[in-house]
Amino acid sequence: MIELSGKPCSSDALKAQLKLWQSQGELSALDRHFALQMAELHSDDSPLMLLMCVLVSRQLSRQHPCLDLSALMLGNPMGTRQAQLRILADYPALLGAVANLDAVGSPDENKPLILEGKRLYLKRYQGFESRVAARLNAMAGTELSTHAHTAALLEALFPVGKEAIDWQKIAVATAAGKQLTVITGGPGTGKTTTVTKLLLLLSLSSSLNIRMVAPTGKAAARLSESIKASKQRLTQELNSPLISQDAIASLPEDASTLHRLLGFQPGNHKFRHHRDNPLDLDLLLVDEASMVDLPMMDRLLDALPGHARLILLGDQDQLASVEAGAVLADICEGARQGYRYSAVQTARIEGLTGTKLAPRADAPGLGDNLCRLLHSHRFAEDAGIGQLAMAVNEGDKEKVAAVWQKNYAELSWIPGDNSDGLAALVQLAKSAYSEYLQAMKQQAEPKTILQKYNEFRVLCAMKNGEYGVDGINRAITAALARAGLIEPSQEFYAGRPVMIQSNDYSLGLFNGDIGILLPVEGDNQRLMTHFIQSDGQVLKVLPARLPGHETCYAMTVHKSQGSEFASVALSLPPQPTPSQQSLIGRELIYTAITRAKSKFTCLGTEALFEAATQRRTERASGLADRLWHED
Ligand SMILES: Nc1ncnc2c1ncn2[C@@H]1O[C@H](COP(=O)(O)OP(=O)(O)OP(=O)(O)O)[C@@H](O)[C@H]1O
Repeated sequence: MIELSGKPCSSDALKAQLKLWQSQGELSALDRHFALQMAELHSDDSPLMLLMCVLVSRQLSRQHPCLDLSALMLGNPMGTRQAQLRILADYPALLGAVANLDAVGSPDENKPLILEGKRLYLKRYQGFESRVAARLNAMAGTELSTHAHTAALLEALFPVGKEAIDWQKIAVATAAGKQLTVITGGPGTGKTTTVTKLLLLLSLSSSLNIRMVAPTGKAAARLSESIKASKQRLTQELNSPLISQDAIASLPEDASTLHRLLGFQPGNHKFRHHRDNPLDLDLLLVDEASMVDLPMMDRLLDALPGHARLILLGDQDQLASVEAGAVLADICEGARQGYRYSAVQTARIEGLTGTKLAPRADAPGLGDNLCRLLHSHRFAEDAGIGQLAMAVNEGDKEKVAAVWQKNYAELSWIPGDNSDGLAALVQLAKSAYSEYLQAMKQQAEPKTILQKYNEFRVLCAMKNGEYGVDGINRAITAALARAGLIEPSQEFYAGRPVMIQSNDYSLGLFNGDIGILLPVEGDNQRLMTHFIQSDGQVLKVLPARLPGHETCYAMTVHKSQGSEFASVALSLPPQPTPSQQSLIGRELIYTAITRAKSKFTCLGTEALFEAATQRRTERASGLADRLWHED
């Protein structure tokens, strides 16, 4: 059934070819060894067995929880530059042959590989996906009773708005009676404002143990800040006898990381909370839900007590999680074209808000639980960053080009066709970072220095190479040294920003936390690394005690999720390799643009920018089907 270079493929020939592909960088050592081990374990080293194992493992390293056999290129299933390998069968025959492999079983069998419909999974991942789907479906269908005065409270929470349809109000009305609510929207669309009002409405009807989390420490700190700001605004804006100032004040504002909530035990990589020791809470709010991967969502749902409400907040258009799955995007998949409320739900919304919506679904899937906020209150409708983000998100290249042509002051383009572009980016970074370094020289407060540093960031599409994090960090370090702003002759020097790369629970430092090495007051020779924590306090850590870390003048777009900067400069490589190019898609560009509050600069080529906006990252996953099409 498998042919290699025009001849029937033997096991030995395929093993030799896998080795060759590994040496050529077409295949990782992990994928090859996984296949060889599985073959040995099942005493089956047939070419089909080896190939399926290699492909499923490679899918996982590319963040796809499964392999969709119907989408496999039979003429070049490995997708190598030269199509040496071919599957000589049509899709139904392939499906039958895969189902017959000893290592492959159906979901209720105890086999390492599971074939479910057209999808081949590692058993673990099929388990994650089916459990997540089952729990979300069950929660989605669970109605909860609402406060007798919900309509009046909604009226008080949303004094007549300017918008024809107030989607924030509809979101709160929708969520009021549901165990599961998903609120998505781009930056500044009012997700936090909406959820604060929702929490207020719910806590007015019963006393709830509310917990708030985000996937990273940085995102948790931002959530905390946003909720605080939102509470403050409500205190000033709301003026109704139905809502007391005390009720607003008593809303929680502390947020933690998901790992911390679940009680991650670093020693044994287990979590303290699970089905047999569930979390003690009545309502869980998860912000930046697009960053939550499939295994984590499974753990979270497993630890959630049966009665608890779950609210997921996020931006479905952002980059998906660093690990397998695209849970939020899959949850939102069925409502990409707009809301999908059933007749029951539109009637309920009308009863609570007076807004009449046309029902759009007979079998709504998760439609009745989804709320999408579209109007950005942060970016003026006609401002450049918002326009560019929207055009990129729509994948509309004419619109993207038109936005650039309008020459908005907020948007700058540095042509990346020659080395002048890179030099211009480094120059921009040098002048932006000189602000915090000057403040350090003037012995400003550490908090002020950190705030100034956080005004600007270079974001890179990738980690390696001249245009990646490593190269740009080196170039900026050299430029700042030449300008006399830093003295990087030693590893630890005053002014060096660092990003933490692993969690250290004893120090309270988490993967992605960013700090700066600063001289200790009164002793210029001693350095401490300063971090701003979620409560606004500054944490000081001896440089020698830092867990794994790297310099952070530039960081990847992936790592920037959950953060915002006044000004962002994005670096795209001028000549990406095909595999690099496949990683630079619409979500990456959109995420980078939406990290910027008032200025976005892009170093790149128009061809790459355009190609990237055309490419939507699809993750092979059965979750959307399970949530939207299955019973
Ligand atoms: N309905 C509204 N009318 C006017 N301003 C609003 C409205 N909703 C939110 N805002 C303002 O828009 C800004 C962003 O709101 P909010 O923080 O709730 O959005 P968000 O979607 O959570 O943003 P982020 O993407 O930063 O998390 C805030 O300054 C808020 O006051």
